[in-house]
Amino acid sequence: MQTPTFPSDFLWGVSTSAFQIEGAVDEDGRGPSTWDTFTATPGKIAGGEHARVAADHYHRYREDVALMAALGVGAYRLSIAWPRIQPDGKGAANPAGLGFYDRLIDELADAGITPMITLYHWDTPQALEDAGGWLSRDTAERFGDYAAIVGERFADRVNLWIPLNEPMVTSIYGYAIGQYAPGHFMLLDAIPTAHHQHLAHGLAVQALRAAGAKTVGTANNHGPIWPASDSAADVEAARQLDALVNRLYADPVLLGSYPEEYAGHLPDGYAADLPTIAQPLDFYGVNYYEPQVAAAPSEGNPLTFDLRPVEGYPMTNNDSPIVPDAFRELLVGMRERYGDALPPIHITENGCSFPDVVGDDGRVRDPERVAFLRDHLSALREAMDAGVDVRGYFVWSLLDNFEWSKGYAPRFGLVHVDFETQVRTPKDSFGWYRDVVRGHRAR
Ligand SMILES: O=C(O)[C@H](O)[C@@H](O)[C@H](O)[C@H](O)CO
Repeated sequence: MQTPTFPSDFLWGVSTSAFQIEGAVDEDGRGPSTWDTFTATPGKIAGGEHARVAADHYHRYREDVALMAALGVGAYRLSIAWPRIQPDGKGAANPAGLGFYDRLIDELADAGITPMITLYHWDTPQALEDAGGWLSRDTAERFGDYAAIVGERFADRVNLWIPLNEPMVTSIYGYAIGQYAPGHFMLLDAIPTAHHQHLAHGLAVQALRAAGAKTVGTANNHGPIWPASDSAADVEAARQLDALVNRLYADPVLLGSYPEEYAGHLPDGYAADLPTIAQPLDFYGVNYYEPQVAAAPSEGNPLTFDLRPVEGYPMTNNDSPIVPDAFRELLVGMRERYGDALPPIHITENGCSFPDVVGDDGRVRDPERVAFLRDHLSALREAMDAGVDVRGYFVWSLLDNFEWSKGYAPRFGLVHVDFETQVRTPKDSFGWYRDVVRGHRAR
């Protein structure tokens, strides 16, 4: 299958996050985060693994920037670790923490790579979590302060900004079902954490704009929700799940309203915050991995839907079904639902994991990843041909890294990392993506 073509000004990139690659968790004044606490809790992470070293990016960032230069990407989406900047989540900035990102941003500038900065990719300062975390409105206020500090320091050198990565995952996996930090099992009582993250988003957009930030967006995880059958009960269950994982995160930011299905779980007085939340954005970031299937809730299930496996598709080793056409379906569906309220889109994450190994000849053969990327780019092209305004695509991820509660087994990188020796080995997909990127940028 031919690789589709994209406009010459299309933005090609790769994505990572601080906690998943940096390591150096106790260096230069960094404070503990909820994920440091969570990984240190027995039984939370596969194999008892942790991210104290991860891909040691904190010390090897020059090498990693050189890899991105070799890839030819125009942009790099990274996250800044809040606990490096404000070890307790409040008060004066930690100069050594800002210093690291100074060096990294300069290194990227020298390589002609545009940084896209995510201010928060789940590593909440533990001191704020001890005070309630995202259940507390105060955390949103603190986040606004943090955004102002980082904006004032870097907005002159950084054009692309994202306040929060996937608030849905923090709310559902972190507070509702306890699979991620901070590990609370609150089910629908976790919904106020969604509102406080939306408020944090709005306050951060205001702080970034005040600091001179030019281009501000989001990065939300989205996927189509399919009913298990066309029965009315299954269709209703799919609608309920769509409201919980998609619309509860897009509607407030894009429409300034909440889906009525879950409005009853929002904190009192939430409506007064909607004007702050629904700040105009320059782009909407979509992280896409897979569709989901919902069925009518079984006996005793307190929720309004059962989750069902997505059958009939190849799977990654992270238990994700590979469904490129669902990517097109998602994007076309978002354009239909949000119309002119939807700014241009950046695909801020898309990728897959496989048990990649370095062969005796030093090569890492990953034909499944090449096929995955090619087929998802084709689906993306189809969505654009159908009128969806997409301006860029970022592969998750540049490097193999710490995949949260799954540890290091799911390898998402275009670059293989030996976590014993920290040796980086570009995979075949690295070469494939380089040729796609260079092929477009040469035009
Ligand atoms: O989308 C996410 O869940 C996160 O943004 C990433 O941190 C993950 O590592 C990636 O998606 C692979 O699961």
